[in-house]
Amino acid sequence: MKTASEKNWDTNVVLSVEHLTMRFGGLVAINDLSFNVGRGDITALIGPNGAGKTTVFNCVTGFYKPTEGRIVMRHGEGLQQDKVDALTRTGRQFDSREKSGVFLLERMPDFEITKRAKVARTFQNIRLFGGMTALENLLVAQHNPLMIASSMTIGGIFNLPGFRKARGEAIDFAAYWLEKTGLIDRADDPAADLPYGAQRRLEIARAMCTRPHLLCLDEPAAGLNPRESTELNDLLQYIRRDHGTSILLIEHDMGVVMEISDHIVVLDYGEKISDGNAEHVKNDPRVISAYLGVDEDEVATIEEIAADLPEIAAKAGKKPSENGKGGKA
Ligand SMILES: Nc1ncnc2c1ncn2[C@@H]1O[C@H](COP(=O)(O)OP(=O)(O)OP(=O)(O)O)[C@@H](O)[C@H]1O
Repeated sequence: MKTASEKNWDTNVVLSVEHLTMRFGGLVAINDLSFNVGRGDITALIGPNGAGKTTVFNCVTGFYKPTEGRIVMRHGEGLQQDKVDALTRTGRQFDSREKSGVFLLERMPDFEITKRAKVARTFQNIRLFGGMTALENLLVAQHNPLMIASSMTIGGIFNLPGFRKARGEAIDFAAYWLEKTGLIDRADDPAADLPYGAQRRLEIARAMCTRPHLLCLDEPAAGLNPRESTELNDLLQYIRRDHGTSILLIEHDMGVVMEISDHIVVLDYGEKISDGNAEHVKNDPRVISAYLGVDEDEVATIEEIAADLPEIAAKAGKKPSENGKGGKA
């Protein structure tokens, strides 16, 4: 049985990033990075601009092939090290014979990562199908089960009973997520006509329609007003609590990060500088130091932290200057 001091991200790991390195020519965007995402946790990946957060997401979701390192996704409990070792040895991509599948994401193409490993993502810049309705966007996300139910087209053309049933279920599931994201009244509106905050929620609903084990969100609170940020917090906590979906998010809004994250991993210049719960990270001098060196548009965030926690700035041996800058050269 787990003791109070044991951390979920050490003992019940849904995703492990192991010695990940990503180079673009001479630029080392990620350097020997390792961290875990606990099953059912909300894990935040934070760091100043250019720290390498989106690059990590792109490696996890198959958009980039890492230069080095291993990324392991687990559907079952426990580390299942024997399966991981066997896959590594034999050069295979995944072992999904049982319910407790293990997947080496760095070897898999992006569409297989969504379909088999059950990792879904949203993007920093919204990428909905603008001309399609909100409902249609959520049906596209269920393309794989619908294609199977249509026996790869023929059942769909003749509208066979198996396909009709699957289509009804897909519409019900889409309606469920439209309801949960407060968009059911806009189901028939083109996605491009929805307000910005609603489009962000629709992206999350679309990702949830793929029934992910891990949901990766790239700056979900960007551009949201305070009320929408609070609603986002509630939605993410609901997804984790009622669906058991683990969440990995990149976020600059420290209000969102500190309030909902179980676990925070901090990057700077492609390296991990801190890893722990909110209390640990807030009190880590390396984190404050890294943030005090960020760009103009990040200053408000730093000032927020510094105002809340003046003792941390003192601990870091640096005082925020008038404009919030200081620290790193
Ligand atoms: N495809 C690419 N080709 C070349 N360099 C890249 C590429 N993608 C990212 N980089 C570089 O890798 C570094 C990390 O970028 P990344 O976008 O991962 O940072 P980030 O932490 O997500 O930044 P932000 O908070 O601004 O979104 C940057 O120096 C960036 O210019």
